[in-house]
Amino acid sequence: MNAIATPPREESAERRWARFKPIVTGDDYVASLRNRPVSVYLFGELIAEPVDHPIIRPSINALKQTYDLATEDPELATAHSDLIDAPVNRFLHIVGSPGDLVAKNRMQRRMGQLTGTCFQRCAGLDTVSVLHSITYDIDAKHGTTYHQRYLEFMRHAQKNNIVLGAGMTDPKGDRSKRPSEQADPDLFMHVTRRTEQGIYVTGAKAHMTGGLNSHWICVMPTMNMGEKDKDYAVVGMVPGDAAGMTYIYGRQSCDTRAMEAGEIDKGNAKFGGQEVLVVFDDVFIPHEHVLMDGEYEFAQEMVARFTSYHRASYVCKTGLGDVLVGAAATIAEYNGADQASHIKDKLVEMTHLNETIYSSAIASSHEAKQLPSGIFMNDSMLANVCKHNVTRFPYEISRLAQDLAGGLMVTLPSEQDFDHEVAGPMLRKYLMGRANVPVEHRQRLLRLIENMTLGRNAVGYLTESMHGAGSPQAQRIQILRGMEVERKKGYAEDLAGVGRNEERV
Ligand SMILES: Cc1cc2nc3c(=O)[nH]c(=O)nc-3n(C[C@H](O)[C@H](O)[C@H](O)COP(=O)(O)OP(=O)(O)OC[C@H]3O[C@@H](n4cnc5c(N)ncnc54)[C@H](O)[C@@H]3O)c2cc1C
Repeated sequence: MNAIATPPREESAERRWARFKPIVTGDDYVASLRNRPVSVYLFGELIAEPVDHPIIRPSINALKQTYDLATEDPELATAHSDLIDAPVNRFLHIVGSPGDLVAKNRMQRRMGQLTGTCFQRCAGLDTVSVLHSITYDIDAKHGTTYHQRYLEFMRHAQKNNIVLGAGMTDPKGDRSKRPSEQADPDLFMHVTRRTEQGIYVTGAKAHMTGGLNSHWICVMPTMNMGEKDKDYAVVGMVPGDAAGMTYIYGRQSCDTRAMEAGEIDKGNAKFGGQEVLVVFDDVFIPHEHVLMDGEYEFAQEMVARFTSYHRASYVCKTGLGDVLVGAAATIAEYNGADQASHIKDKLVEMTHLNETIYSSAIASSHEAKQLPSGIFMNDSMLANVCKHNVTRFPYEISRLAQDLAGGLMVTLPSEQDFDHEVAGPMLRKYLMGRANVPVEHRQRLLRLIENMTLGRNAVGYLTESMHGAGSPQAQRIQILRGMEVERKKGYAEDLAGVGRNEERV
């Protein structure tokens, strides 16, 4: 049981921020996660200190890299904030131009190259972006003060250099029913009561990337809402250690390898992703941190704008793709097959697919348009095309990497067998590839490809690519909405000389 005292349930906004101190380095970030009064369950046990848990730590290392990159390459990973008139980590920057979005995409690709996994800070950044315009637009219609609250929150967030997690996806229960129609009202997050100081929410947020590694979580609606769903149309900022929160850690394929001795079989011993189910039981949000409460007609627009940013953020997978192209080329070299023309051609195909993802993201950022609040937003069509590519191409890139790796990728004996006095010498004799390449190098490359295509980091490279920011059909719906087929029929009719069908238009 965690011995650190939980803050009072109805803690004020001021006291919530007073518990933070500015984070500068990656080490500061890791230190900031220690000794928090959080309830975390993993393998049926309450974890005393998540930071030191071997399954959890690689995910913290990956997020830490967002701080390290800002120190090592400030041009790429920081930006000037007009809000606090100081440089800030780009993962907290309010985008001021299309160039900011392009720079963000470049940083995301670099982060993918450095970690080979999901580094968990993009959804929070995209939340920062969408809230700028949504709070502004709600205020314009309803005379509320959400935008000022948002700006005040962001001043603190930037000064303290916090991690913001995005809690959008509700468990959703019966997919054919609306929030207010569910058998259990808690299957979508909702406001349970309102007091003079703030609101209370109950529900859960599913699949939360880096949820446990975040200092604050933004809870927000996951879909369009009707008038009956008013209490479900809620946006609020909650510190990760607020009273009433429970984290239940998601399993990843081969995650228990992180608890084994040795590091080779882990494939990527240092970095991993993280998803958690976060349960909110009567959690308090002071008014200062409430950014939507009942304005249900903005829920759909909020989700749509969020996805315009977030679906282009899946450009991060091109960094992972770079690692996999490199791993496939290296293993082919170790195997002595690298000069074969089909091997080169497969590497070309992998690169083509990877760069196709990159080009749609970068184009979406270049084509960003300014919204009334002043912030720029990615081109929605191109962002959806980017994410739709991501639901497919990493699978094909993985297939080709497995093709080049050979069967040993899944039949390779354990690191312990390599260390054994009898089995070890046999393995080193029979599992040699090119004579000048140590067998251990071959082992390590094969384990890395296994890790990214079947193991822990396949969660970030494959299934997150499929469902994160919405399953494939969600992009097809947006593409359908934006494809302007009637206008295109007109082009065809003009050129074919059949005249415009005015009735249809
Ligand atoms: C690794 C990973 C990380 C993630 N990180 C985050 C995060 O940080 N924050 C966050 O908020 N979310 C996160 N998500 C959640 C992600 O946005 C959802 O997984 C996605 O929206 C799909 O929802 P679902 O998983 O509930 O699947 P479902 O909604 O159950 O979808 C499964 C299938 O059913 C179809 N379907 C669903 N509903 C209907 C319907 N009404 N009619 C017809 N077909 C339907 C879908 O198209 C899909 O094919 C993450 C997901 C993953 C896998």
